[in-house]
Order: sequence, then structure tokens, then C-alpha cells
Amino acid sequence: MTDRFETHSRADLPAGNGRRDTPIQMTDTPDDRRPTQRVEETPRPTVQPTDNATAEGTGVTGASDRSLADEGTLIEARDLSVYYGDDQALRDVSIEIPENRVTAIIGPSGCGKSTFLRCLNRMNDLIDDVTVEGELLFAGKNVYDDDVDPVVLRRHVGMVFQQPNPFPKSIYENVAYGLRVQGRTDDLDAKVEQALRRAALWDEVNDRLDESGLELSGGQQQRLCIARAIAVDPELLLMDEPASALDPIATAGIEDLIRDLSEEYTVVIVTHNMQQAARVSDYTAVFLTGGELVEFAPTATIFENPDDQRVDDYVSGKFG
Ligand SMILES: Nc1ncnc2c1ncn2[C@@H]1O[C@H](COP(=O)(O)OP(=O)(O)OP(=O)(O)O)[C@@H](O)[C@H]1O
Repeated sequence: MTDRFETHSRADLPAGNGRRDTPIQMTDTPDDRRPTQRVEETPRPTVQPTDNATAEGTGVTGASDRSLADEGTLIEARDLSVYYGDDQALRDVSIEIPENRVTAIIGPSGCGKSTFLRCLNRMNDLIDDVTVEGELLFAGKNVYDDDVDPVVLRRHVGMVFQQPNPFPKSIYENVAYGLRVQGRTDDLDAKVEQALRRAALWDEVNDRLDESGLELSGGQQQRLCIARAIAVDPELLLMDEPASALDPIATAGIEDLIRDLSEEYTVVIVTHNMQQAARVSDYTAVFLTGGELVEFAPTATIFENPDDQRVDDYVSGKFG
């Protein structure tokens, strides 16, 4: 079986300047659980960031002061719709998500935020009676193409969940897990150390790597889960409410870490916490009830000068 994903290292990624032009080809392992594809109906225009201003000096604290003008695109959804049975959860979503930036997905409960996130690593495949329409390009390749193996895709898309979920194994083995599964055990100690350092956990655990990951505090467990996710060096890191189960101090630690990670990874984070979105993200996508993506723009624009009145109402707390 050819795993073309394996030939695509992070070093191959373009440095920026526009749309990625190196599509990743994936294995053609058939997948019985692949959801049905429906024929597309009326296409909608892709929602691109509406403003390439920097976030510097905008008053949105914590947002990046890097230029938002010159990044490439890692993810592109084209008229993406998702149904659970007959119920539509995402409605013709078109968006281009930049690489090596943090993109926050916000919106009221039930608007499809998690559904969108779960499309990116095809976790929706695990749910019965899901139908996906449209295209979802990851580095130029539609992840819903017949020849894409979701297992291979997931090696390139790390995910961190709301509740920290370390394995009942040692700290070391939690981080080493994905590397062992992939047979990448050369220099394992160095790779584990590097992942723990990137996750800002090394200094706290380096003298007790053999202890259970379950003995760490909540914030440490979540950083361990982040270390586990990044140990295999994914291109994309998905985070679904990663700090909502944590106390304010641990939350601040995770937020700092997310900012740091965006130097090396593309991060897409779902959060209910608008202040958190403002603090950690470069871009924000606002979904509203019915699974519609209403606006996608630099975070400072969304919070200070959105185009859409509904977004203005939402971020100013008038509903949701
Ligand atoms: N497994 C499922 N089966 C059926 N319907 C589902 C399933 N998961 C989500 N839905 C429905 O799809 C819609 C979008 O759900 P989703 O979880 O994506 O929203 P969300 O914006 O992440 O919500 P929240 O902020 O409350 O977590 C909702 O109406 C939800 O009830």
C-alpha cells in the first residue's frame, strides 16, 4: 500500500504567498464507512478573509502581530454541507483556512462548529447516517475522495478534545504512542522530549516520565494530550473546546501554548469563549444557526468591525 501522505513532510510545505499548489495524494484504501456524497446544488462564493490587516494595535489582546497577508491556504471547503439523517448541520460552507495560523470557529450552540471540525479529520465517518456534500481540500486534496484513507489522513491531523484524555499509560508512552503505531521509533527519546518541550510540559515532567499520565493535573493532562498530538508532526491541529474543562490558570497556559504552536502548526480551534477566540486566534469564522458560515476575517475585524450585522450582534452578546 502506498502511503503518499508519508512522503509529504512539513518541510515540503510552501512558505506562504498564496494558495498551496502541492496537493497531497493519499492511499486508495477503500473505506466502507465513507459517507454518501450528494450532487452539489447551488454553489456559494468562498468566504475568504475580508481584510488582510494585521491585528497589531487593534486592542484585541493576544492576537498575532504577524502579517496576515502572506500565508498559504492549508484547508479549503467548497460548498461543504453535512446532514445527520435529514437534518442539515452545515450549509454550503466555503472557506479558505490559512496555514501556520490559528483560526477560531465561534457561534451559538448547535450551529455546526464541531461538525465542521470533525469533517477535517473525517471523524464524522464514525457517525451513522451522515451525508457530506461538496469538497473539503486538505493541501489541495479532497479528503472525501474515494482514494483517501481516513486513517492516513488522521496521521496528518492531530486532535485535542474538550476533556483531557491521556491514555492510562506513562507520560512517556502517551507521547510515544503515535510514533510507535507508525513505526517511527528511531530517536524515540529525543522525539518525546521535543514534543513535551513544544507542549510546554517538559520542565514539569522530565524527572517523572515513567509516572502515569493520569496523575497529572488537568492542565498538565491537556498539555500532555497536545504533546501526544504533535509528536507525530501533523500539519493540522484541531482543538474542540480545549480549555473548557480547565481552571483559569491552566486555561491561560493552554492559550499561551496555542499561540506558540501556531509558529509551526495550523491550528483550528472551536470555542464558546469569545474572549478566548480574541486572545488566541489570527482569524475567526462565525457560524450561525442552521450551519451557515456568516463571516470569516482576521480576528480583530470580527470583533471590532464585522461586515455582517448578525456577527456584530453575536460578538457583542446580543444573542447566542
Ligand atoms: N451525531 C449526531 N447525530 C445527529 N445529529 C447531530 C449529531 N451531532 C450533531 N448533531 C446535530 O448537528 C447540529 C450541529 O451540531 P454541532 O455539534 O456540530 O454544533 P456545535 O456548534 O458544535 O454545538 P455546541 O456548541 O453545542 O457544541 C446540531 O443540531 C446537532 O444536534
